[in-house]
Amino acid sequence: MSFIQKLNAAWASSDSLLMVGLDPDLTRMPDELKGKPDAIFQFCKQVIDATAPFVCGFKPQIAYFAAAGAEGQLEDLCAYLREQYPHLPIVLDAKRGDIGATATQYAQEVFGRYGADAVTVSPYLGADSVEPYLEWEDRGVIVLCRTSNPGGSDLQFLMTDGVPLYLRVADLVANKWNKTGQCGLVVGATFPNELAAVRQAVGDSLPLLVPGIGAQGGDIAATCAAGCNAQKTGMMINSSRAILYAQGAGHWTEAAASVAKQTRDDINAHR
Ligand SMILES: O=c1ccn([C@@H]2O[C@H](COP(=O)(O)O)[C@@H](O)[C@H]2O)c(=O)[nH]1
Repeated sequence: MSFIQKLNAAWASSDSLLMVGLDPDLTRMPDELKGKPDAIFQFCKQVIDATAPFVCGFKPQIAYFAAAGAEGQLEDLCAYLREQYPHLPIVLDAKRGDIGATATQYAQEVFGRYGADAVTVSPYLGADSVEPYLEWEDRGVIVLCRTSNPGGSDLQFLMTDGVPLYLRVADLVANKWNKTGQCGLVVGATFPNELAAVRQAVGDSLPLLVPGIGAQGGDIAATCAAGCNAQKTGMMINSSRAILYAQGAGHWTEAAASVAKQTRDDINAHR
């Protein structure tokens, strides 16, 4: 099953546009896991098991695993997801961008080594830097367009012949790079006007990965109004820290599940 087929099926079966981000910060581990050699795997596995009923997929952020020397635990986690939750896509947030020869190795890493369904990449090096990922024809390639951080405006809002750069990227991806039909775009929930402009520019079929609700303060109602397609889907709305490190009575996994369910319900109330 291709990434897009899997994502469409997950949107329907889970009745959710929520994607839970797996950003395991060693300084924020629950006491019961502190000091354990596989703490990162155990933490993420318990988050996955607690929140899976409420999500359309999971987005591991590779930096948190690499910084801790925990690539092996990321391999184990992706294998666990593929085995236990084969209906939920794995979007590996790696934001890769390099010349073609090196990109070939990165593509092997994300799709071959980790077995991800999709990867995030930077458009900055242009078409030949993205081509090696597209050779994996059934996998998703999600290109940074209008990122959620304030500094993204430094380049992404630059005008190019009267068109802001982020809309050039949206047009390039939708109309030139998307040869496999498996491409998507990253657009932050913190920029709802630009999210609406991207949705209008690319039409209904391109999926948008939308980080920025939760810890970054993006508004769920505005995000749904701006980014949903005509089918009331079209987005993977990511939340990481607000779910991973949720506070509440009971076990920490119950707090994570409760915030994930509430976030899923908030999204559904507005789409
Ligand atoms: O524009 C972008 C692209 C990626 N991210 C990533 O999403 C999560 C957000 O985490 P929160 O804790 O929900 O803020 C994180 O992995 C980022 O690297 C993004 O925030 N913005």
